[in-house]
Amino acid sequence: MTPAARLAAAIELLDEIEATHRPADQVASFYFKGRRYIGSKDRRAVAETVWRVLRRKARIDWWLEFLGHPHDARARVFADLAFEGGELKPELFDGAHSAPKPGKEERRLFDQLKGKDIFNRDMPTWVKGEFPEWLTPRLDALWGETMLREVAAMRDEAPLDLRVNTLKATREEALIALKKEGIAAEPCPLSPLGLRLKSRVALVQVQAWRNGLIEVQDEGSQLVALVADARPGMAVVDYCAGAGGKTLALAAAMQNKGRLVACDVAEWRVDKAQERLRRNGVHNVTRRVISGESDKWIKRSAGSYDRVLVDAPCTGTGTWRRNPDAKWQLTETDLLELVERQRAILDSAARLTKPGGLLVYATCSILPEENEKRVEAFLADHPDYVARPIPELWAELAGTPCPVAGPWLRLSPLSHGTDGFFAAVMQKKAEES
Ligand SMILES: C[S@@+](CC[C@H](N)C(=O)[O-])C[C@H]1O[C@@H](n2cnc3c(N)ncnc32)[C@H](O)[C@@H]1O
Repeated sequence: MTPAARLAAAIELLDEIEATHRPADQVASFYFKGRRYIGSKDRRAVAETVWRVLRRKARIDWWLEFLGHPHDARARVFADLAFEGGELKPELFDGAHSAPKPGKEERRLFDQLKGKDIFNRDMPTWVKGEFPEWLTPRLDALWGETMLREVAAMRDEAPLDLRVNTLKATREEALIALKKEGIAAEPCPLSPLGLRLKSRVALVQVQAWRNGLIEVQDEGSQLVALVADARPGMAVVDYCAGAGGKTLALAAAMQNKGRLVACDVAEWRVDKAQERLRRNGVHNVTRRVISGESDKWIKRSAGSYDRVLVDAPCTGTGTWRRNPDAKWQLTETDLLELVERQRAILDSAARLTKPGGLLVYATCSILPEENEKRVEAFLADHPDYVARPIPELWAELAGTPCPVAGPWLRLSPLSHGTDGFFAAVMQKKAEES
């Protein structure tokens, strides 16, 4: 691709992302699939520009507003280039329909921004922190003085974390297999099964991934699966299993022994798990599509499971490093609806736990309404459950330094280098004899 074609593609892709409610990575993957002629190097270059613009969108838009310039994808890309210290070189514009030469206003915008710091002290906190304005009081209450540092860590790109599939390899063996393929990785600090890659790779081309030795999973997500404490021979439910990210980790912890049910209301998600289960050599999983909280299977299976993991649908506010666009579509109404759904889902799943068994509630959200408050309300309504504080369980489960002092697993990019995650372990009291 010529430099002009790359720039035009970045603008076009940003336009497509803006025009839909679908996640940016899905839009990008569709965009590139329809343009097979774009090679991998060009694809990377286009995506790099697009993701950099998405990560700085609020600050770029603040400047565009300040300078009285329309907020369109082309203006955002021009602003990005100016902040990056680039030049409006003639080869960036070949004069074709998709890459016209910059007009007078565009040149003026570029000259005004060139060499400027993208931060301006007059920017409100939500612009500096790149989060929706309506979340300000919530994040302020959560983090107070460290709020800007917390959200700054959520702006950066996340590393690529892998979980070693202990059904096929030890962490040492996986490290060696990756090294043989020229891939440098290092052990994650908190997850005993985690590896962090030093640079991004296309895993589909990596033999260790194709052979199921490793799976992509953020270190925080690995820790959530770990605190569920699934063991060989147990009966376990992954209640909101989706495409099986945590199911795979649970199956490995169970050494493929026992019964693991992966359920979800979305059939297409459960279907997506199949290929991953096969690649990972997992064969103790039953996939089950449920109709919702009134599904008869839940009633029939009441009190039969040693472990119930509820990885609830949530705002995803802990994953902004990966999905910098999603936050702009999130509304307060969405949050309130999700909190109500989380209540219903947790109440429903709790019926499945055996006396003495564990119920783990988790989200990839940082918001207390979806996390601590949800769990505290649940415990108040369910006197047959008690909290099992994470620090008491950690040494046996992970053997690494416990990342939290309080009862719940609350992780953030700033404090733990993981995505934002929350998990609470609760135990159903054993029946009195
Ligand atoms: C956070 S995602 C799960 C991610 C998955 N556990 C993983 O680790 O890859 C939440 C899942 O909850 C599912 N879900 C939504 N409403 C549900 C309900 N009422 N009952 C069960 N699952 C539900 C969604 O389809 C989605 O797959």
